[in-house]
Amino acid sequence: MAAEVVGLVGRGYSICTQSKIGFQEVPKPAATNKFRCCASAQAPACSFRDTPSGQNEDVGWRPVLAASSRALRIRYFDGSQLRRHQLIRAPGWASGNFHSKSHGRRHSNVETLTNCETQSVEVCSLREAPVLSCTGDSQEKVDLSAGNVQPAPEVVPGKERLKHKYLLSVAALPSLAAVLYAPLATGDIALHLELKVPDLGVAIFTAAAALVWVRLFDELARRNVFERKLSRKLVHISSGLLFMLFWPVFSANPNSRLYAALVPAANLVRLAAVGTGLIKSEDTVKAISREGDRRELLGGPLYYVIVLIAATVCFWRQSPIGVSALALMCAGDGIADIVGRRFGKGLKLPYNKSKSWAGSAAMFVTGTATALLYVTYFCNFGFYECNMMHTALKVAAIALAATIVESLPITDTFDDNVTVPLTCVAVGSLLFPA
Ligand SMILES: Nc1ccn([C@@H]2O[C@H](COP(=O)(O)OP(=O)(O)OP(=O)(O)O)[C@@H](O)[C@H]2O)c(=O)n1
Ligand SMILES: C/C(=C\CO)CCC[C@H](C)CCC[C@H](C)CCCC(C)C
Repeated sequence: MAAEVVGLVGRGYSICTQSKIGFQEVPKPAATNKFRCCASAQAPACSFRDTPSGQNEDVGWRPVLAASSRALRIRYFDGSQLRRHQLIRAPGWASGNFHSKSHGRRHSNVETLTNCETQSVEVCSLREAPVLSCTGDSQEKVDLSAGNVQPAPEVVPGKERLKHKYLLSVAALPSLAAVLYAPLATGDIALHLELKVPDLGVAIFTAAAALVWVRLFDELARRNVFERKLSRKLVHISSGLLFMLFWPVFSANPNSRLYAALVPAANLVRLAAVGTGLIKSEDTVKAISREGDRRELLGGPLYYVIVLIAATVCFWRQSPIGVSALALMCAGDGIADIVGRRFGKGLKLPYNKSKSWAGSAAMFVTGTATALLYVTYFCNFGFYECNMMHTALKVAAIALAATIVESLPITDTFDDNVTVPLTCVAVGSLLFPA
């Protein structure tokens, strides 16, 4: 099992594991960004790259040699681009040029701190303290046992804040859906019959709402409100679900679906433009990528909007199949990730150690509930008839199939944003024949 060496840094901190080094970003750094380097005696795999001050030459990754190495890598920026990585190690800490794009401050130049006897280092923002420093006074000894993870006490309040935000945002989404759903689901407000707004107008309005939504997450990402992975998942969960809420506003004209599809189509173009580098948008990349690489937008997010387009054009609001597929892809798959990461550390699936029972159970329950909510929503508008008991069973069967497929160890080859909706369509077509 990989022993974790965890260092918590202010802006841009790192997690080293025995086998790889990954990054996570601190969502909202404290005014003074402290971190403590925690080490594992078994962390020889953490490596570092020498990046001498002022030079860009890549001298390659080198292993940290000593078994007692305390390794911590800082990710830092030069301008808006991630340029170099720097490892901090002890004894003889090396510190890096640490630049926070979001705060527009460039931190001090590379320093090498020697003869530092403690295993802690503080990173302060430029305003508070211009250099990385090694402090000897307030530090506790770090236990070097393998796999030991010791978050710095200073970081705990920040973590707590994050936890609250995390829970609040997860709770906010169903609440928002419930508030919108309650009046609309009565069926009295048949917007598509009453409003008589041209479909193009509705599409433009929805596209504007989508833009506001996407920009909101860009802004939140810019301010580091959410951790990158959480931000991505919140966009993933909310976008498709909110989009479907707008469907009843379109007219009864069979072509209205094409106007509706213009909304994800516009987002497809934007994603492609940002993903290929045609348009530069660091904040969009930050809001919806896993690792901060713009090319990631050409994977999962692009498939996601393609599925939105396909479900809109092929199924629209006339069938529970497309609705279920989107509910499972957005809510089900999204919640599986959030719950799985949070509560799924212990009980992994026997056939896929990177997924958990907690994640899959959450996907099944949330996916079924969300799909049913939306099916009822469209039923109440009179888009199709449904016997709720039968429909509930069929939707649960679709959700079960999608959950099983999502849990399979095929994620490296096939994206969940493709496999989950395809499974829903396959099973749904059997259960809800035209
Ligand atoms: N049934 C599931 C699904 C997901 N997870 C957790 O969620 C993480 C992400 O899963 P997944 O969405 O499959 O990963 P990616 O494909 O990397 O992420 P994305 O969907 O954002 O592309 C997993 O590592 C696991 O911790 C889980 O525990 N159980
Ligand atoms: C991060 C995503 C998937 C990774 O699994 C989702 C990317 C979503 C797109 C950036 C934005 C899609 C917007 C929708 C087409 C419309 C939303 C409409 C609404 C009114 C908010």
